[in-house]
Amino acid sequence: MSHVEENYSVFWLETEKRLKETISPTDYTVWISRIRYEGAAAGKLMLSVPSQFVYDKVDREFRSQITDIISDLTGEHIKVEFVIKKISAPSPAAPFSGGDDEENETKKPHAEVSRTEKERIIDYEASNLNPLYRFENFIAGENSAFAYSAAMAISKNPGVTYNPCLVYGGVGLGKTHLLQSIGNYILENNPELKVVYVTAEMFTNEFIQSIGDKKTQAFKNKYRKVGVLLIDDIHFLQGKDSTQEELFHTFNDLYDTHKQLVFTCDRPISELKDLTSRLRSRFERGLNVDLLPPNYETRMAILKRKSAEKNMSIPDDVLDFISRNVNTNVRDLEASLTKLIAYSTLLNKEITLDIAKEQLKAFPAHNAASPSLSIETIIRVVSDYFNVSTYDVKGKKKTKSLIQPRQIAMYLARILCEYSTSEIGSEFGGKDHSTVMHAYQRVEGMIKTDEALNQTVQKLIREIRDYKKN
Ligand SMILES: Nc1ncnc2c1ncn2[C@@H]1O[C@H](COP(=O)(O)OP(=O)(O)OP(=O)(O)O)[C@@H](O)[C@H]1O
Repeated sequence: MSHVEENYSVFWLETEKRLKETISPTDYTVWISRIRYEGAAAGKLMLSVPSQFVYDKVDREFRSQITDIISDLTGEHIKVEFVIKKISAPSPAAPFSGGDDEENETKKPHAEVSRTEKERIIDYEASNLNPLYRFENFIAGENSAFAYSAAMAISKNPGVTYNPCLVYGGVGLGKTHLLQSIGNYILENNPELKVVYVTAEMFTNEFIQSIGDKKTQAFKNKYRKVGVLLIDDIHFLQGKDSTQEELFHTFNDLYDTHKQLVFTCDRPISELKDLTSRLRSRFERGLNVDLLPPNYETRMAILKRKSAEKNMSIPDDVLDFISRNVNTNVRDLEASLTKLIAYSTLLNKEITLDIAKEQLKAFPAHNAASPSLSIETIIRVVSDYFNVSTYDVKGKKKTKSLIQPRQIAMYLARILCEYSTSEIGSEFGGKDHSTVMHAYQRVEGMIKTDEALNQTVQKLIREIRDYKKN
């Protein structure tokens, strides 16, 4: 690559980042993340998209934004050119590192299957899948082990094991990544199955369009004839009665014929509003699994892997700093890393702890992590929820009605704030390290077996995060 090309690839990285900050996460995932940097010549940036379908959308809606950003960054007027490049599936022999040994074993035989490169060209256009979302690059920690295993089981036996399946969790925790990994796995291992991925928003828009065009039958045929239907962000359907009605019938048709259905949602179904009870009961019928925020160890593992994927060697103290301070979600972790890498590449500087502290100072997720989320907030939200006083939650009374809220509050302080157990103890009326540890272990153990308690804890996490925003 020439010097100019190297600079443009960095500018493209920065352009992606700015787009990510201005457009919706769905638009970013579905359209922008599928664009690849191809090269550059003076005044010209060459990008590729995987299909005509993506080309049309990107050309229509994002070209001028991309041109403006890249021109702004380079200080010259840059012409942006797109080429359509069908993506071939990555080699099935690609190393697996999702943290599941059994999967390592089961993937090996695929490496021996002799399929030509041409045969492995998969029509991603029809499926709407982004081939980059794969089990191989999903890091499964304690927070996502259950969802990951369920997704893997579904992929190996679509329509058989867990049908339907709903994956729910807060923003940026990997719902889309996991959902699309299922699709990509099935596409590559069961090419005879027609896989379709859509966001609930795309499904709704397409349905509305089909009414306007008097093509509802074609719409029904399209969705009722798939082998695997993956619908992302079903919370979008709240209040959209006709789309819910249509999905209800699609669901029944597919379910009755043992076609796999997987959905994602940003909260448990029980917390959705304006959803017809019959659709609600369909979603709740199968397996519902949650994705939780990653803990410190998983955040470190994710950062290590993501920096290795970007061929960057980042000192452990910097990764530790990010992991401790960005505890919101994986998207924010990635964004922190991208910012540091862009800074270091553009200015040709080593990434040090001081640089990380300086650069991430103004980063919203960084600020949201510890200083603005106080233990006091957690105690207040938990007290309100259980209808007890904050004084009693912090206090020493051993009544049954107070022990559980107190232990839950300590548990939440530990997972959400990154304070040491001694610091947490002192906020709870001077309790010691071992009391906090005991509370943490107790709640952690109980939520694994008591689903109702688990739901309560998840609800409290959402309320605490929302409390911060207000
Ligand atoms: N466990 C993980 N391992 C590796 N990457 C992850 C993991 N979880 C999330 N990511 C990455 O974080 C980013 C955000 O993930 P994703 O879009 O799947 O989140 P989401 O839960 O669907 O968010 P939203 O609710 O906002 O749509 C993506 O780039 C994804 O690849």
